Amino acid sequence: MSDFLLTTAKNYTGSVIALTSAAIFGILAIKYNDRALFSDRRDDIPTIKGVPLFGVMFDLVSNKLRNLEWFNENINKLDTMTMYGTALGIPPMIMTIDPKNIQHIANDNFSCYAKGDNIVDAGMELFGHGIFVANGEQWRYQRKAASLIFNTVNFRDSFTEVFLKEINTLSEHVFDKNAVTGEPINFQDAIYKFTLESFVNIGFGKKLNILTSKDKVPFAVSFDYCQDVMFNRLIDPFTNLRDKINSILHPSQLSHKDHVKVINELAYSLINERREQLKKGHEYHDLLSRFMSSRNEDGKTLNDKELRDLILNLIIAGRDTTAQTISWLLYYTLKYPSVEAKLLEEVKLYIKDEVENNPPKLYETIKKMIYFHAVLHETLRLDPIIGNNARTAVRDDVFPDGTRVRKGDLVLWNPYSMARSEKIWGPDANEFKPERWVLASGDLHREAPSKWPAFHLGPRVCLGQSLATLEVLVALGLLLKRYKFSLVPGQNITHTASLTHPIKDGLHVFVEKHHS
Ligand code: HEM
Repeated sequence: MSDFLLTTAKNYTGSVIALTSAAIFGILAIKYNDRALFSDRRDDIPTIKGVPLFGVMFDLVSNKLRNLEWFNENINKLDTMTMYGTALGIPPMIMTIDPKNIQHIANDNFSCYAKGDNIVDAGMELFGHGIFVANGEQWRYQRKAASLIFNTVNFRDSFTEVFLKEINTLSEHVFDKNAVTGEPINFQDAIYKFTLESFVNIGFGKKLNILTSKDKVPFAVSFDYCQDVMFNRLIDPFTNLRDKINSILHPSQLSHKDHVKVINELAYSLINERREQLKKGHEYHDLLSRFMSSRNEDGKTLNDKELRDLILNLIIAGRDTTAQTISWLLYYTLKYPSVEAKLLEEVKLYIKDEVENNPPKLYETIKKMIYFHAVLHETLRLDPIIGNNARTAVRDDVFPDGTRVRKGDLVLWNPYSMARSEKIWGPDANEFKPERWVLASGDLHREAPSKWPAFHLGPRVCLGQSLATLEVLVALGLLLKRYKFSLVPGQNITHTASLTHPIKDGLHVFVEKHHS
């Protein structure tokens, strides 16, 4: 065949392929004109309209840093409590703020809603098969082993003592010094160190001694990095590609793999050290020892990888959540002078000098501080640390509000948006009002957790709720007793997008010592 005929035939074939592809693309774009490819239209649920074939994917990616607001804006725009949306690359999403549905997902029909592959895959390097992402028997044995440590005697005696000791170190090495120099301090950063140091101490019997160091510890830097990668993967399908390109363009920077290595080194060193000490006959009653003597879903003792996964999941649970809560609580206290005045009054009334340095007394006293609990609950209402949460439906189901859920759907609920809903909290939903948590009798109002899921509910309710509450109240109770904090003027306090809910640029405060 001559060259001319060959070229003509090739061009012809090329044109046919191009035209056919364009026609297929066109037909698909017409069929899926408002949603992601191969997803179903749901005329029975208010729907966030997307673009042809991609659905709301670009919307999600471009709103990645304001994903809580994106959810809230859409639920308001559609004037609904449950909505639907599709995005290429993730399962169809059913999004709700209806407490009835949340009760159903988290508790009443618990077995129908699991941690899905999207969460497990996104967090594989960091969470492994740990409690946060595990399902079924793998979750059950970890929950049982971890829950053994959260008993009253531990709380009253050892946990309170650790918090007290570490707050004393923080006072002496950080706040006292800043009170003298008058220099402002990033309170959130200081408190991250406090919660990490305390939790590693409580859980694993180890002191990291980070409260006295000025820099961020490499472990915490790597931890933040990996959490960020996980969060991005959940929303943005280009995360892995960007990570690869980044490691080629900036070979000197630590890659995701390097960060995982830093984290693993700490976890494995804790495990190895403990195995050595146990061989020497030392006895421990902390989390690590409990895990070492517990059995996995196959009835075997845990290997190093299983121990590593459990340890890291608990450090994640214990560090950021509590540090961010303490920081938001201080922020609201300083923002509203009337709240600060009432809180101080309660602190002075209850945390007397003889209580301050006596852990069992401090533990008992803290429990009586109703207004403090109210401020904590209100802080976690408006700034829930897990602002967006999700499960995957393992079979077809129907929500109490009538919404049909299909096997494989991603089911999301958003405590951040719930807090701002007048349908749930009434006309003052957006206001910071600790009083809504205090009954006329003066007791604390216990809200249904489906309306206030700050610590979740049902079989997977937060294991550390009491521990976190104790830690927040001990830390801030003592700090407010000792110091007068004030906000550095001009800072813009807002959150940033993350797996949890940090204050974006930290909380910068001036510190003065109270003169009693
Ligand atoms: C104020 C601080 C805290 C808040 C707001 C908080 C909130 C939550 C929430 C919302 C969940 C449910 C997550 C999900 O749906 O998967 C959860 C789970 C969990 N939390 Fe917390 N948490 C806090 C502190 C702690 C602490 C200090 C610990 C200490 C060990 C802890 C341990 C856990 C564990 C182990 C789970 C997983 C439970 C399971 O899946 O069975 N949390 N937490």
